Amino acid sequence: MGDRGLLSRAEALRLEPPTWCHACHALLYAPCSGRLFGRVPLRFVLLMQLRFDGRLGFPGGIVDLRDGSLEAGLLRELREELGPGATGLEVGPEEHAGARPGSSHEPRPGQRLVAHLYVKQLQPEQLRDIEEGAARAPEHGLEVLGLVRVPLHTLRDGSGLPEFLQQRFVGSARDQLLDALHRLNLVPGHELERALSLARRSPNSQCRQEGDPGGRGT
Ligand SMILES: O=c1[nH]cnc2c1ncn2[C@@H]1O[C@H](COP(=O)(O)OP(=O)(O)O)[C@@H](O)[C@H]1O
Repeated sequence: MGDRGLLSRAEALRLEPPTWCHACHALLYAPCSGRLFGRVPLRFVLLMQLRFDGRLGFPGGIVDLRDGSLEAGLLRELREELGPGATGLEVGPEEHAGARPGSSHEPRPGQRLVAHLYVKQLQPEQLRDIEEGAARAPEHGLEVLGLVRVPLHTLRDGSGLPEFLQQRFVGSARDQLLDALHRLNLVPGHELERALSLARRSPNSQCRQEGDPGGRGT
């Protein structure tokens, strides 16, 4: 077992059905040269989605290992949720960024979930194609209500990423997001610390309720 209780792909695959159920989700991101208000560098575009249940998560879903590999199952889910822009998308074992066993979410009685996250950097045009095609995806308007870009900046009034972190997230999606921001350095360490601290201090904060380790070192 690695950092922060994350399992490698091989370790996670030892958790077998029917006791364990595997879900695979993908964090897709691309560099971005834009500036908000002409001055705040955006640096990256990173996608999450608003789900049917009103929560935020990453595209993906439960994978039946009897139908093939984790990655084949993930790609099937991505095509359903992201539509034509995801047709040429490839995701391989090298993009596996860790798996979290035993979240409080149990998809079926008696089963425990292991949540895999894949992280994939795209070209800006590929990411734009995915955004443009998402409204034509089979699941659009059903299980998926829309893709959203995660604000990675923190403005002077504390809005941006700190506000975003106070949304409701499904399962371990919020921890997956924070781990990826930290590991890929998509937000510089001191800015991430500040965003987390502002999010925790907010009166609306749910940061301590779901999976936030409080003293997180990011
Ligand atoms: O982005 C995510 N990160 C981690 N876990 C998630 C995410 N989205 C959903 N889950 C969890 O994965 C399981 C499957 O949910 P999802 O709705 O994605 O798949 P499904 O459409 O195949 O049922 C649920 O237990 C849910 O709590």
